[in-house]
Amino acid sequence: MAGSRPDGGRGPVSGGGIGHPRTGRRRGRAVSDVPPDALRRVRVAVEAPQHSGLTGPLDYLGPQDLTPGTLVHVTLGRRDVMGLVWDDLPEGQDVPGEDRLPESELRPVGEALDALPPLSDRWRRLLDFAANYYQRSVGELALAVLPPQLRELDAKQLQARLKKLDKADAAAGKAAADAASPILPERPALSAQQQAALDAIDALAATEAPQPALLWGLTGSGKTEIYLRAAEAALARGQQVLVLVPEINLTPQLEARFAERFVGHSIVSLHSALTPAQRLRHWLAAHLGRAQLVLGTRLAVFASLPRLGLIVVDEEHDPSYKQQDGARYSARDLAVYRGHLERVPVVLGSATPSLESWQHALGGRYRRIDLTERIGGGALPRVRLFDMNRLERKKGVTTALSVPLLDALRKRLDRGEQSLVFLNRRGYAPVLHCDQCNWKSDCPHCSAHQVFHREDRTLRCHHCGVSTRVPRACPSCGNPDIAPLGRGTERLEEQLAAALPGARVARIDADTTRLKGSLESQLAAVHDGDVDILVGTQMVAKGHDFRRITLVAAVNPDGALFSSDFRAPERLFSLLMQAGGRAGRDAAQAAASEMWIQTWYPEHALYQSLQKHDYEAFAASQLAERMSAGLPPFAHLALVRAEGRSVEAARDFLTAAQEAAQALPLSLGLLLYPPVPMSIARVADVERFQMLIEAGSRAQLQRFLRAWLPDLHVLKRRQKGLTRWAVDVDPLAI
Ligand SMILES: Nc1ncnc2c1ncn2[C@@H]1O[C@H](COP(=O)(O)OP(=O)(O)OP(=O)(O)O)[C@@H](O)[C@H]1O
Ligand SMILES: [Zn+2]
Repeated sequence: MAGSRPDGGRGPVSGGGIGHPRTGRRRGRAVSDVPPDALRRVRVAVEAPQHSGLTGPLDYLGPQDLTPGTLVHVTLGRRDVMGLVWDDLPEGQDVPGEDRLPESELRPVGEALDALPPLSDRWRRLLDFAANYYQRSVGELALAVLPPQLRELDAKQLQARLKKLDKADAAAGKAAADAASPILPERPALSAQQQAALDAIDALAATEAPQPALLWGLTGSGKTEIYLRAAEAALARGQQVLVLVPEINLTPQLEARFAERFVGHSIVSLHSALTPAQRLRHWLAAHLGRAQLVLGTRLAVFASLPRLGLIVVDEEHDPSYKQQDGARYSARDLAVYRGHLERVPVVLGSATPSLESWQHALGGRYRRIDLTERIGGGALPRVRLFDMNRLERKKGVTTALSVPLLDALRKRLDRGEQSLVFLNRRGYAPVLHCDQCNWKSDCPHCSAHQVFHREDRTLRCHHCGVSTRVPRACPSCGNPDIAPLGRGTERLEEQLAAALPGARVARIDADTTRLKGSLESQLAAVHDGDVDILVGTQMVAKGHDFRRITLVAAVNPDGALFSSDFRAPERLFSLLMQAGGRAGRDAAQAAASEMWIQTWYPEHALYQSLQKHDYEAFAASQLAERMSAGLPPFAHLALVRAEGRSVEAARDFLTAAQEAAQALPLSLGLLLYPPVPMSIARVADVERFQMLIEAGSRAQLQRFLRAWLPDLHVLKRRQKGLTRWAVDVDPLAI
């Protein structure tokens, strides 16, 4: 791994000039206690942000017996930072392009937190891979994925934490309960298909180097039951299980299902909504091998699990698995790599797999396991494509609530069944408009409209967050009749309540669930039957096991059909399949359940495949398009994004970057697209540009990026007004 210095030079690398060795300011083992001849050169991965241009671990002096994977305090420049002892370079090998400082000039490491067992060799290989692949410094990534509290502790505080944890565990009598491993007997008998799926996973687990499995199962086909059984088998082997879910709000219910099944086992969750103290506690439980099951969002893919035996990635196609800032890693892809490293099975579950995974399954790299029947034999909802062209055209906005849809909703009301009305846009209306002077509620800081929120009478920008009061009259011409254009969930809720008096209408979206615990209580109301019609965004379309919904209506899904983002159709298809999957989950009602799609393009191939629940046909047509357009999974992409205080700063940086790229022999055979503004070009007064790079192979792209990135660090310093730049390998949206 090449590294250049924080100041961009290519000279010797160390944590800085010679400083005074730390004296026993902290009470752990300090280097000053060690006789000088017992010291040796150690490499330490330190927390340095990518813009410092630092990619590899730095050299320090440390005790002979300092094991890789140990946390140590070190000095970087003038700061005291946490570092992680990394592996020595193989004998005789140097960091490419670097002369290493002589030992006499190295700084000693500070206190080691050696009460903590070192992070394993395999964990470090995962981090090496991830840092390399996503073009970040290994220190930045390794420290960023540890619990924030851990980075702040000194050795003494850590020891206190560990002792507290021991006590708590002893008090809970966990050790004893674990030994007994009482798995509740009341598991449902598996269907024949589920049994076959489980057998296939068991067979993979028994191989030397298990192939990743793609569990392709309809909504409601009992995928979660497979995860539970496969986890049970791993626990019986004495191993730990890692289960990834795409969104925090899906963790409570999954946790509940695991807790119910694995009574007496130790289950922890890892996600960003935990308090720092909880996060440290859960992380330690995993790292110390005490937690048997770890459930979490994307960051949990980096959990330290000494006895890892199985990785499950639920809804593997979900975009939330991709981190959208800092190191832009894909937790799904890293899970697959981790499975390969640790030689454990990885189960990727989805009703609508990502086209990348699907293509791997077609090509035989992944083992495909199918669940083609819903539990209880229920049918999938009948998909009705309602042609909006049939409606009489009236002046103004067409209503989302067509008469036939209202009839369908009324029918459910009369039968005491529930409906879900799905609209992926929150707020009352996406824009306010004056039809006299054509004023629109544009955000002053972004190239986007401010959304009208009626409840608190604000105009809010969903990009920069700025919020202003709704003006009484048009700010530009004084016309008092400014009107909302289009609709969001808030307006839909209001219109539904007006059109269906007596119906209990509820709404769930990011606005109604801001308070902690509110999502849970709102979902409980739906489960308890206190709601007749649920209005919601994608938040309610995913994962939930609603039992009484028989109608799911998507009132305005067309937007994504003509998006410039090549993944938009894939996302729309899976969202609609998942939303539809919320209906008829109770086999007794399945026959009467329906998915209602209001569209101006009923003949569109996407809707035609959806109507037949034909993911395979949809995937085949998309893959054919991707192949002919040279897009993933048939090509490999990286994006360089630049943000500047002016259009010129962002654009000129990328133009210079492109010239530097063209000068590199490694760019031969790559496609370097010219810089273009991002689809929302300005956010919070920052101008954003991007440049796309396309390669035929991953290896080729990786080699090129490694050679090119040092140039970008140099250009960044030359470009006035450039605030940030970042590279995104395998970007989700372009
Ligand atoms: N073998 C079985 N016998 C009886 N009920 C089962 C069985 N397997 C699963 N179930 C139940 O069927 C319902 C649907 O299963 P599950 O939630 O696992 O499906 P899924 O494929 O994960 O669904 P989705 O992808 O839509 O979230 C659940 O209520 C679950 O408890
Ligand atoms: Zn804004």
